[in-house]
Amino acid sequence: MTVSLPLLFVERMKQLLKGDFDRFIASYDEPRLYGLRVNPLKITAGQWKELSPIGHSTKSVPWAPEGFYYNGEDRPARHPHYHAGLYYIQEPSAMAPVELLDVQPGHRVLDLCAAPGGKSTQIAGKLQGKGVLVTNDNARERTKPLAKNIELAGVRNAVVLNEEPASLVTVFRGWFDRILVDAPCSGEGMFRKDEAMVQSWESHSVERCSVMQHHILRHAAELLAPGGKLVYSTCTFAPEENERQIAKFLADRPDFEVVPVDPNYGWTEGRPDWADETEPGYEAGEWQRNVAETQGTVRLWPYLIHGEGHYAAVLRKKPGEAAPENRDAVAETAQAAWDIRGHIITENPDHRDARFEPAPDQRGGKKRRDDRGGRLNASVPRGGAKGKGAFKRLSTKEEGAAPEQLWERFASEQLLFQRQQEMQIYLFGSLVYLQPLGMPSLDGLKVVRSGWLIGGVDNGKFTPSQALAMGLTQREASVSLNWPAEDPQVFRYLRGETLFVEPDELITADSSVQKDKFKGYVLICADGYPLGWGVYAAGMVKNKLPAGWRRM
Ligand SMILES: C[S@@+](CC[C@H](N)C(=O)[O-])C[C@H]1O[C@@H](n2cnc3c(N)ncnc32)[C@H](O)[C@@H]1O
Repeated sequence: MTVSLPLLFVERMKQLLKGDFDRFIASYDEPRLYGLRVNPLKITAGQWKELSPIGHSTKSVPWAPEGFYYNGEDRPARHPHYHAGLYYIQEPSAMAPVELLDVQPGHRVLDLCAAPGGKSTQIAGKLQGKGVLVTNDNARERTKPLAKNIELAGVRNAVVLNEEPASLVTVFRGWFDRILVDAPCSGEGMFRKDEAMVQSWESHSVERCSVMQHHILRHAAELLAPGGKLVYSTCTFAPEENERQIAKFLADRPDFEVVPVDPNYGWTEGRPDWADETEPGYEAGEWQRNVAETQGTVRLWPYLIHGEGHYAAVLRKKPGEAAPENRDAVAETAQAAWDIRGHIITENPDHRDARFEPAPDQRGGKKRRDDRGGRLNASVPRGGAKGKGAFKRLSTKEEGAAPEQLWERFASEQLLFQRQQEMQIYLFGSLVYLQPLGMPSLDGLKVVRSGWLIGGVDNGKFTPSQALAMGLTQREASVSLNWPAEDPQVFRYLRGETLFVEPDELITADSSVQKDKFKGYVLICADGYPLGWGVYAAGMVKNKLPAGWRRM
């Protein structure tokens, strides 16, 4: 066997699986599987298969319409399409929980344990830019890749938080239509994929994880609206973290029920018989009733499917009393803020900020901070159109102009911006966000991203962000450059190099732009999909791709 498994784990699985144990253990000698999920915010699965050099050699993941198996030697994470956010690398069985969550465009969705964001980007694809995704993780360092993956995927309607579930209850009680609890777990399903999980199995003991999961679920229940659905998932086989956890939850929360899942695709039903010993503190008959419900949950086994292993339970909060917070009132309050303050919501000093990965300021090499310690991860606008149709240079500085005016001017002059839903401008220090309308105040929470970070204002200048570039389509930029994904210019751009181009290569959405005189922002694209910003002048493109986004 290539993986050396913990003895205790092997003994326990032998007892549980009995006749199936040999097949289970033999699956550890099979090669690991590789999966990616196409990002429907940017491209359809069919279009991607046509476009990608590896599209023809992939096979569909049966339970995920955008999921594909690929050959390990293909290394899609190194291809420019990855840097354009066309797909996310994800283990195939990890694609199942979001498929079970039944997310519809317009829903309010919480991904409570979200980093590094695989399932959050999948949820965002289901929302199609409509509704709200609140994506949260309590580990601060893990929210950096989380925010980056949300931005890379071009998600416009997400808020990224760094909170304990209990803290979310004060702001979001009963607010969400859908909640995913992809719980921290002992990771037994990851042993074949990642040998480090074998080492950390002891420290992430099953008992320790099951206590954490119990607390997380308890608070998640408070956050869900009546009639809403919650999917609980783990990538482990231990019944204490799966059926037993769900039985305990049902006993504590009689207002919840299991929505049985059809065990298709080689998935199997939950195993109530592995959790039927009555938990101390619970009445035996009641325990048995709740345990029986867990038959409607599902297990994904590596010896029965092409995937590493997962567990998922779909839970519904029974429709009952209205959520404590009136949904219409929230929308009306937000609409009032939009109308009265010209669509502006400004920062509240109580709002705690945990944002921003370090990024070099690209003007003169100095690090620039917003007034609360955040750093602007973006570049500086120098040119643009004046009014619709004309394309003259913007004055580089407008002393006294409000950030929202500078943004709106940038948008009207440099973008042909398609709103997918009403958004409100949210200002935090020098940073400008677009936030889905109807969000409650985030005051008192640790906020990593208050919405779609579109840029920043410093010294009278609006600077578009990398997140803005990634959330646009090529057609939404007034001026762009585009090469086939395998063109050397694309690789130069991704390495952070300056590019030299002919004025004729500029692609303009506005016929009045004089290419030989143009100076200003261009959206750099590969195969028509944005990679980031450049600033063009006289045949030279200054590279504005932030350091953390470059391909090494
Ligand atoms: C299995 S991972 C999530 C993977 C993620 N859903 C994805 O698909 O990329 C579990 C996550 O839970 C987070 N976590 C652990 N305890 C937590 C808590 N009390 N509240 C919120 N998140 C927590 C961990 O930091 C970890 O990132």
